[in-house]
Amino acid sequence: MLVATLSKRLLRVGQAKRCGLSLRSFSDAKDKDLVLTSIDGDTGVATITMNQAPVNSLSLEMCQAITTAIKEVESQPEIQSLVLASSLPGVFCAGLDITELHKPDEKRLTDFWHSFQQIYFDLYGSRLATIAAIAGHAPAAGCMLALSCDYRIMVSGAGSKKPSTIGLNETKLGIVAPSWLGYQYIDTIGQRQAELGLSLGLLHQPEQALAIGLVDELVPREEVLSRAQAEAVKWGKIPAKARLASKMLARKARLDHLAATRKEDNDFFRSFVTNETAQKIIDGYLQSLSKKKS
Ligand SMILES: CCCCCCCCCC/C=C/CC(=O)SCCNC(=O)CCNC(=O)[C@H](O)C(C)(C)COP(=O)(O)OP(=O)(O)OC[C@H]1O[C@@H](n2cnc3c(N)ncnc32)[C@H](O)[C@@H]1OP(=O)(O)O
Repeated sequence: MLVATLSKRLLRVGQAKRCGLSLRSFSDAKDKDLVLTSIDGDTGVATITMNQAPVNSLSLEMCQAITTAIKEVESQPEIQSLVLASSLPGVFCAGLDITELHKPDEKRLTDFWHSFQQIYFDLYGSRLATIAAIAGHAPAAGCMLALSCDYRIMVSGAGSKKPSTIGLNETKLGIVAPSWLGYQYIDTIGQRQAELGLSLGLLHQPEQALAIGLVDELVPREEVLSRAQAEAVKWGKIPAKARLASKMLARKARLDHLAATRKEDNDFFRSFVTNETAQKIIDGYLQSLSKKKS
């Protein structure tokens, strides 16, 4: 049902094949699926919708599901553009699943960080034009998903009592964003704004995010997805090789650097998270999240 609301003419597998599109999992997805993938048969735009209630937090399985979905879409040579969206009202993605960091099993923690790095490779380095449809909160690694796209459309905060926010808030929690995420921030909003944002752990309301260039457009909530899909059509019409080469001008060195230091980055993350002080911070943060509710 959910998928049917995503776009006017979504294809099932058989229909897609007749149109030369052979994506396997879209539209047949059950609501339990962590991500839903669909293709608009009229425009050829793919939409990957994160669907992990309550907040689309990035668990190991969620990271893997996102990567699988991106790879499935990329394997269709006819598809040039992709929208990344959320099925949850009010939340794009709450960032890393903090429970993955709490009293972790070392093997799973290693796999978890590897899968998070993999999203960076797959989304930031995608051959597709990627548009983020940010109709809700996007803190920390949620912001990273948006930063990894080529264009960001966010829900406007105008008239909202509790506007959505976006940014890298790690320092506020007493933890530190990985350097490759920090550089994505610097590359997008510039050194000064990134220094302020990272140091103070700022979460920006939409109008502020637009002012500093963290997002590219604000639209009313009900228009976020359709506007993102329309933007994806525009990007999909740019000659693909030239578009990808231009994207890589800005991103290749960053991607190559993480590829070369991937294991070190994972080792560092693991020793950081398993440290006693970090575990106290993570424990306290988890408690504060559930207290907020009660
Ligand atoms: C000193 C050294 C330290 C070293 C540590 C090293 C670590 C390195 C890693 C660095 C990288 C970090 C990147 C990250 O992404 S960290 C995660 C940051 N994310 C957040 O801070 C977001 C937290 N969530 C929220 O602010 C809100 O949930 C929301 C997104 C604004 C939505 O608010 P809403 O009111 O709709 O929802 P609730 O807050 O009521 O949440 C509903 C339930 O979901 C649970 N929840 C929320 N966020 C997370 C999460 N990120 N991980 C796991 N679970 C989450 C929340 O507890 C509620 O659960 P409950 O229903 O069971 O109570």
